[in-house]
Amino acid sequence: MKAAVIVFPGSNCDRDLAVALERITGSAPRMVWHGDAALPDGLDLIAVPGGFSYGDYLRSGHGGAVADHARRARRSRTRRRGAGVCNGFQVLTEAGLLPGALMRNAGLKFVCRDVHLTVENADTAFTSAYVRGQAIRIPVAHHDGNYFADEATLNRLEGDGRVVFRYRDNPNGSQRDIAGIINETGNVLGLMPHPERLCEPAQGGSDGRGLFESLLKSLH
Ligand SMILES: NC(=O)CC[C@H](N)C(=O)O
Repeated sequence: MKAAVIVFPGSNCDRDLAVALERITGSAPRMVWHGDAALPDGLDLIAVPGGFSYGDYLRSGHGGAVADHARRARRSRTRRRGAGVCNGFQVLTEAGLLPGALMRNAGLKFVCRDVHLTVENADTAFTSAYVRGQAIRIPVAHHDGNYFADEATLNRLEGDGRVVFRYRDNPNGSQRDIAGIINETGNVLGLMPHPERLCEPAQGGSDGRGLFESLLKSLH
């Protein structure tokens, strides 16, 4: 798999994402500084890591969303896949690649702990290694993870099977317990929890592996 991880000033999960991608898919991703002239050709995946792009000033993810590569990815009409984790999800919503917004956590506190999720749709490029209804444990670490969208958007997401992961123990007040969604064409995923942080026993669990295994499967 040919993947690129886009790095912004303030990204702090870029290396974790790269290590997970390399160990699970067998190929090291290209680390692409957001301002570099061009994205490599023939990418299968553009991954947007967690962190505090541009210090989370203005709104979380906004700085990353207006940076060069997000704009270029938005214009691109290729079938390549995009995945944003945590701040990456915030960047994708701010860039208009995914609907809704990530607001301040309902408890107004940074939440850093493992949460339990249900895999709501296992028929996507990002989840086929899981089973529908499967319970998985994945860590969260954010202060702006409270997913918000208007009722019509939420109903559309639910109706189209685009709510891919749902919290069993909602840590942030997200509407309808939404933890992860895909876009209309199913090639862009955003999720708040960090699957790259729980991919092997040394990290305390491996429930995050399925996401990377699914991506690899989706390319064959
Ligand atoms: N771990 C992260 O990506 C943090 C996300 C984001 N900057 C927040 O705190 O909401």
